Amino acid sequence: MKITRVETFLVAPRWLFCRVETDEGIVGWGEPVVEGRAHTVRTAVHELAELLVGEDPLRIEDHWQRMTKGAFYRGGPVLSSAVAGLDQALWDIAGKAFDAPVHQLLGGPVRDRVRVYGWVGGDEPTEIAEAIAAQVEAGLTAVKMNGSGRMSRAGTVAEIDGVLARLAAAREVLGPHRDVAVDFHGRFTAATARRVIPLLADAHPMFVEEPVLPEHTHLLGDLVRSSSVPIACGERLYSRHEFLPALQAGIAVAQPDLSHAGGISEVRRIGSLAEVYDAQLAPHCPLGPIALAASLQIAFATPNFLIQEQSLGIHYNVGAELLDYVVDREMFRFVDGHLPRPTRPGLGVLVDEDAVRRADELGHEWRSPTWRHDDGSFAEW
Ligand SMILES: O=C(O)[C@H](O)[C@@H](O)[C@@H](O)[C@H](O)CO
Repeated sequence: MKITRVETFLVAPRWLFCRVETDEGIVGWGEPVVEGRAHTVRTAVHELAELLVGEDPLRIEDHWQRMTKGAFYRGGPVLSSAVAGLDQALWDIAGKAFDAPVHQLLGGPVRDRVRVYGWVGGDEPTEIAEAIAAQVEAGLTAVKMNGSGRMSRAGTVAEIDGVLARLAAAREVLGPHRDVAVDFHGRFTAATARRVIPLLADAHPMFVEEPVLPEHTHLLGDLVRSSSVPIACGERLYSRHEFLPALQAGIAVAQPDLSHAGGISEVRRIGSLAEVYDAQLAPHCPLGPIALAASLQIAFATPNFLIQEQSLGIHYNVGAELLDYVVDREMFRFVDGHLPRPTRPGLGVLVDEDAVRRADELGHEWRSPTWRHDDGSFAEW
């Protein structure tokens, strides 16, 4: 079998899909994207496609090696995400060629269903009780929310009280049998994180995510030691090498994104590395259906898996939703807060190709917002 063509599709709300075609009629789909840099990643995918066209798609690891290392310079979000989407597509092709779901090729299922969480509250969370109640109504047993909106790096008493009140309100709606995770997007300093995170312990968050920025991984150890709250990070780490210091620092939850961290091939390895540090894997996925399908394949094959993020109803999905691009929506229907095991070959997702091609004609120009502090300086979003 030979790869004959690689196409990309820029689709709303902010995603990029790729389609890898072979001379035997088998087609693989992937989702190579960095949110806000989709056009840049698209260019990278087409540059990498030069390495793939004419080659046997089943030599996945060899392609991964060439794509990540072949141009001498390596790593970073753009290249790692371009590789990630192509890697997903190659695994999709392999599964279809061997008539097996990808998790079967990875050693077979280690669980029967996968627990998922949904987002509540958006960028500037205020009233979250109603949104949580709606997610519970939709059958979810766990939610994630931003701990705060825009806030000062040092955190005023009012801002910190706001975080505590929001989490307490969430816990009240969820009760003791459901979970809440709190995301901080590295909005405050490590010193503020050391003050704030121990205060969250009483509400028992499932984990606190990105309490500091990814460039401050070296400060995570102090943070881990400063409280009993499980610390999570990883959506902005792109390889097992970048996860190593975070794991050594003692994070409880590793969150590689299947569309950023080198795809199925690398996230599989990050999961194994996390196991060495007794950390659990919670793949990041505020993205589309192909990224979620790839995440599920990992979730079903990974013993130290914790929970899966998914984007249905997320505040970013304006103008299009995950289900708009799939033929079989049942694959993503929650039952008691879980998703069932996909049994179709490959990634298991049936992409609605006509819908994807139509969406690409419109494209999108999604960009991250720019926030500023009161004095006009740049603020982390
Ligand atoms: O955990 C999450 O889903 C993320 O923090 C998510 O909100 C961001 O990564 C966003 O996708 C950036 O554009």
